[in-house]
Parts: sequence; C-alpha cells; structure tokens
Amino acid sequence: MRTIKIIDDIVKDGLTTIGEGYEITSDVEGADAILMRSTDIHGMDMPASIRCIARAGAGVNNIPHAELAERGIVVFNTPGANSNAVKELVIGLLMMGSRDVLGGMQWCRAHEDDPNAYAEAEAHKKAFVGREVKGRKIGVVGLGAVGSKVANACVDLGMKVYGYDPYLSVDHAWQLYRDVTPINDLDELCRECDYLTVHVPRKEDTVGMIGAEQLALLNPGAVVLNYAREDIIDEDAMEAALASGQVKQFFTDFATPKSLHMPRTLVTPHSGAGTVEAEASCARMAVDEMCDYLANGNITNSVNFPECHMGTCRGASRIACLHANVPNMIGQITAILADASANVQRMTNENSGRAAYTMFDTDEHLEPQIIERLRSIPNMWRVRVIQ
Ligand SMILES: NC(=O)C1=CN([C@@H]2O[C@H](COP(=O)(O)OP(=O)(O)OC[C@H]3O[C@@H](n4cnc5c(N)ncnc54)[C@H](O)[C@@H]3O)[C@@H](O)[C@H]2O)C=CC1
Ligand SMILES: O=C(O)CCC(=O)C(=O)O
Repeated sequence: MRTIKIIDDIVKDGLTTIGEGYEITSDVEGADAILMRSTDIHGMDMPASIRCIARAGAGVNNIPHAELAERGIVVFNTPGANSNAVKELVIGLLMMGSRDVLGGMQWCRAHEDDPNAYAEAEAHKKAFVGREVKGRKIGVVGLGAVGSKVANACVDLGMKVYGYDPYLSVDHAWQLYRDVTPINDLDELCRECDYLTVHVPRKEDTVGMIGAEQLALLNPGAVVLNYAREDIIDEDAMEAALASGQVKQFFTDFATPKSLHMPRTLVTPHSGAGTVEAEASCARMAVDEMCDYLANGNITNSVNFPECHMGTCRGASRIACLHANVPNMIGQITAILADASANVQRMTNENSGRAAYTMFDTDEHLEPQIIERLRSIPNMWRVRVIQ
C-alpha cells in the first residue's frame, strides 16, 4: 500500500482518480508522496520516505525543487490546468478597471433606504462613467498557459495586444492569435500601455521585473493587474505610481501587508485559480502524475526531473535511478549490471538541467547488494526498486 500525505485543501472530485493500492495518511512521516497546493514548504523537514511531491497548480516557488532533486524527490506541477480560471478572472477585472462597477454598486447599496434612489441614480451615474477596452493597448508579460489565453481574449475584445516572453514555448506560440504582437523588450512593451498584466513564474529574473521605470512608461491612468506572484511587481514602485495617479487602478491576487493598504488597489485572496473546474482538473492531473510515478516510475510534468516514459514494467523488475546530469553515470550503471550478469530488457535515460533519470527493466530481480552498489555510485541521488 502506498501512502499519500495531503497538504492543503484538495477537492474530493480530484482525488477520485487515486486507484487501488493507495491510502491517504495524516502523517507525513513514512508517507510515499505529498499532494499539495500553495503552502510554502521551504524549511519543512522532508522525511526520507517521500519519493515525489505533486503540486496541484502551476507555480512551484513554494517548493524547494532544486534541493529536493538532489534528495531524489521528483516534484510535479499541473501546467495549464487552471489557466482558463485565471484568464476569466483577469478579463472580468479588466472590465472592473475600465468601468467603476464597484463604485457604482457601492453607491446603490448606500442608497438602499432612499425612496428616491431610482431617480437619484440617474442623476449620479455620470460619476461612474468609464471607458471601453476596445482599441486600448494592453501589454501581457509572459505568454504561457495563462498569458496566451489572456492575450487571445483581449484580441477578441478588440484590444491592441502586445506580448513579451523571451522564453515562449513552441506550443504556446502556436496557440497565440496572430494579432498578438510580440515585443522583445520589456520597456518597449510597457511604453504607452493602457493596461498591463503579468503572467510569469516567480524566479530570479522575474522578481521586481515591473518597477518604477516600467510603470512610468505606461500611459498615465493605466490599469495594472498582478495575478502571477506578489513580488513580480515592485510594491514600493506600485504604491508611488498609484499615489501619483500614473496607475489608476491596481488589481492583485496577493493580500500582502502593503497591498492591503495601497490606494486604489483591489485585492483578491489568491483566488485566480479558484473555480471548481480548475481545482478539479489540477487535482486530477497531479494525482495522475503522482500515481504513474509511484507505480511505474514514469515522469510527466516534473519541474526538477526530465520527462520520461516507459509504460508499465514488462520484465521481472523495474529500477529507476535519479542522479546528477554528469558524465559516465550510464557507464557505471551498466558496468554494475554487466558484472551481475543482469539482462536488461528495456532502458531509457533522459536529462534536463542538473538532473538525469535512468530507468530499466530486467529479466530477473536484482540481488540487494547490486542495488546497494548502484546506490553507492557518486552523484546517484536515489535508486528505486519499483517492481
Ligand atoms: N493567481 C493564481 O491563482 C495563479 C497564478 N499563477 C501564476 O502565474 C504563473 C504563470 O502561470 P502559467 O501561465 O500557467 O505558467 P506557464 O509556465 O505556462 O507560463 C509562464 C510563461 O512565462 C514566461 N517567462 C518566464 N520567464 C520570463 C521572463 N523573465 N519574462 C517574460 N516571460 C517569462 C515563460 O516563457 C512562460 O511562457 C505561475 O508560475 C504562477 O506563479 C498561475 C496559476 C494560478
Ligand atoms: O493552488 C492555488 O490555489 C493557487 C494556484 C496558483 O497560484 C498556481 O497554480 O500557481
């Protein structure tokens, strides 16, 4: 029986794909895997039993995945599974930033006991006049699963859409409407934008990438949205831009001590992906990735190990080796197997960045001392006997 520790609220619907042979445990100690969402697990004592962590969501800045790779722990995420939810909210907020919907509603509520409210509303409605987004310029920073959908939806709204993404994947490029104009320079993208929205992961080169300089390039009275991570946009710079009127309205999904006190800032409680559909599809994808890894060693959508698929084991035994991406690892593995006269049925090796993965099926079970020899190869992070 394999055991899974669930951190965070994972919707029941998403757990339905956990098949037989798995049980949910309340104790992380001794668990095989962790299923989680946004809790920050930096600094968490990670038991040696944990083989993988599946993050039901896109961002993995809450998980020390590089460090965990070296402990042989595979970290998965669920690319694209919640992107439509974020897109829909961003488009809704774009409208809120263009028409004073909230101000108008608050005015009506404040007049709930006024018998003349109906007539007074007609007289007051001018105070809530907005502008249309059609024909306005929007800059989209990051054109991945979320950004590409936001950009396309803005084209559908008749906006002039510009996108900045130096690492744009071929898949996402294919999905982009041809009316989205790619811009190779961030400052150029920001220049004279009426709207700016960020959809990049939190990493070294994205933290604070929108600062005072970029905000100053926007058209005065611009609307800015941050549904990526709290520090992609420099908060001090944003506060100053809001105070000067350079930014008319700021929407953010992150209730930081500062954002909650900034003028003309509307904050949501990290609810960009908060739809039943997104929660279920993230959970299902995370569960599928986790179970396929635990049962078969296959890796899909890992952020710290390469993609690797060998179906189900057809031999007597399947062994997976998680190791550093350095020369002569396969040479050392095969030398040990040759020494043991082990017949390898199938073998695959993949690498990405600092990590590599070698998986093989053998005709017979390997003796424990052979497994120990594999484990003792320098730069070998973990050897799993899957079957
Ligand atoms: N508020 C919420 O509930 C949610 C927030 N997010 C956040 O949004 C981020 C993006 O999500 P997805 O679109 O699903 O991820 P994704 O990985 O599909 O897209 C990210 C895009 O950012 C681009 N990028 C990376 N570095 C860049 C840079 N320096 N400059 C410009 N572009 C850069 C990548 O090339 C990629 O195309 C996530 O990492 C997460 O932090 C995602 C989903 C829900
Ligand atoms: O799990 C969540 O609720 C947050 C979603 C998110 O931020 C992400 O997918 O990156």
